[in-house]
Amino acid sequence: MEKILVHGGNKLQGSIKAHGSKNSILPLISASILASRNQVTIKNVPTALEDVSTITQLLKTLGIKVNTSEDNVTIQAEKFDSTEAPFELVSKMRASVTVLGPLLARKKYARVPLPGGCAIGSRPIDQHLKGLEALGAQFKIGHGVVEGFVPDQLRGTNVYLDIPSVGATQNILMAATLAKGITTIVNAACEPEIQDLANFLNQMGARIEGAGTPFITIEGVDFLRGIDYSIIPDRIEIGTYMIAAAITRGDVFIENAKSKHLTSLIVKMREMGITVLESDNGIHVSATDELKPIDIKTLPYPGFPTDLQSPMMVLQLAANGTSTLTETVFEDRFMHVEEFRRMGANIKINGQTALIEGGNPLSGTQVMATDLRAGAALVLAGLIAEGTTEVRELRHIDRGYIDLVGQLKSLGASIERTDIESHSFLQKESLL
Ligand SMILES: CC(=O)N[C@H]1[C@@H](OP(=O)(O)OP(=O)(O)OC[C@H]2O[C@@H](n3ccc(=O)[nH]c3=O)[C@H](O)[C@@H]2O)O[C@H](CO)[C@@H](O)[C@@H]1O
Ligand SMILES: C=C(OP(=O)(O)O)C(=O)O
Repeated sequence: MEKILVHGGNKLQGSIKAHGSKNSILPLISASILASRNQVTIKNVPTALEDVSTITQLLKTLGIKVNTSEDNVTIQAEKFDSTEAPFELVSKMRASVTVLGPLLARKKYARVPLPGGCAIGSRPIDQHLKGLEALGAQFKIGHGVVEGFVPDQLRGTNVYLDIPSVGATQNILMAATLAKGITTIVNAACEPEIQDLANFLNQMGARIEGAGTPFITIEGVDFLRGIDYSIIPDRIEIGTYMIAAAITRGDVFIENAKSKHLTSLIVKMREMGITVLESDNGIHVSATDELKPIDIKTLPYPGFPTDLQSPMMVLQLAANGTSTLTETVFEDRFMHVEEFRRMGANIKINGQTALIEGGNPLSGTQVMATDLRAGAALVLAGLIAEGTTEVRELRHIDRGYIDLVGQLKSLGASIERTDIESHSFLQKESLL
C-alpha cells in the first residue's frame, strides 16, 4: 500500500502533455466488440491507467484478442465466444456496463453484473435498459446480474432519455449501429466523449448524425469493420492541472489540451481573475493576483463537469471570500468535504450546495481519497497547505491519472509517492 506526501508552498511552472481521455477510451474499447471484420487500432491511449487495464482484461475474458503496447491498443473481435462479463472486473468500474449494448448487437445475448465505479451516488442503469428494450432487447435482473436477450433482432426506434446519461447514450448508440432501421436518441448526452465515440463508429462504417447535440440519429448497418483511430485528450485530467497551476499562482502550459472541451472551466477561471490563454496546441494558465470567489453549478455538458467539482472546490478555497458549489449530477458527491475539513477548510453543506469560505490557510494532515477526482483534489489541496499532506487510498487516483506525482513534480511540486510503512507522517510533523 502506498501514499502520496505533498509538501505545500511551491508554485507550479513549466509544461506537461495531456494524455488520451479515460472516459473516451473505455467505451471505444467496448465499441470495438462491434467490429466483425478487420482489427481495431486505437492510438493515444492512456494504457497505464487501471481502468484501461480493467476493460482490456474484460474483453480478453470474452475471448477477444487485445494487445497493448506503449499508447496503442489493438483489438481483434472478428470471432469470440463468451458473452459473460465477470463480476471481479465489472465491479471495479462503471464503464464496464458499456459492453452490454455491443454484446447484444453482436451476439444477441449478454450477462453483465451491475457495474461499480466511484461511490458518488446510487447510479442506476434504468435508462440504459429502457433504451435497449425499446430496440428489442429483453432483460432479467437478479442476484446483482443483468441478463439480456434479443429474441428476434434489434430494430431502430425513438428513444427518449429521462436524463441525458452519458453511459446510456453510449450503450444505445452502439447497439443501434447494427439495428435494422433508424434509431433516434432524444435528450442524448452531448459530452465530447459521445462525439468521439460517434466519430469512431462512423469511421468503422456506422451512420450516425447529430452526436454532440441532444438529438442523435443512427441508421443501422449490416456490419462494422476495424479501423485506426486516435482518441481525444482527457479534459478532466487537463482541468485538474489547470486548477493546480492556478491555486499555486503558477504558470503552466498543457500541451495537446483542447480548449473547446473546457469552455465552462475556462470562463469560470477567467471570472476569478486567472489568465487562461487558448491556442491550437494547448492551454496556458497563469495566476498572480488574489482570486475572486465564484458560484458554480455542475451540469451535463456543456455545463460545468461534475468530475471537476472536487478540484474546483480547492480553487474556491484558494479564493478570497465566499463561493458556492452546487452538485446537480450526482446526489452524493461531497465525500471529500470531510477530508478538506480535516485540513482546516471552512465548508458548510446545505443540501446539494457547498458554501466555501476561501482565503484561510489549509494545514497538511492525513487524508483519504474517497473517489477518483476527490483523490486528485486532496493532492491539489496539499500543494497549497502549510506543512505536509499525506493522501491515502491511491487506488482511486490510479484509475484515472497517469503518474500524477511525476507530472506535478516535473512542474516543481514537492511531492513523492512512497510505501505506507515508510516514515510516519505524525513523527515527521511532530504533531503528537
Ligand atoms: C466512465 C465515464 O464516462 N464516467 C462518466 C460518466 O458516468 P456515467 O455514464 O455513469 O454518468 P451518467 O451520465 O449516466 O449519470 C448522470 C446521472 O444520471 C443518473 N442515471 C444514469 C443512468 C441511468 O440509467 N439512470 C440514472 O438515473 C446517474 O445516477 C447520475 O445521477 O458521466 C458522468 C457524468 O458526466 C461522469 O461523472 C463520469 O466520469
Ligand atoms: C466518476 C468517474 O468515473 P466512473 O464513472 O468510472 O466512476 C470519473 O472519471 O470521475
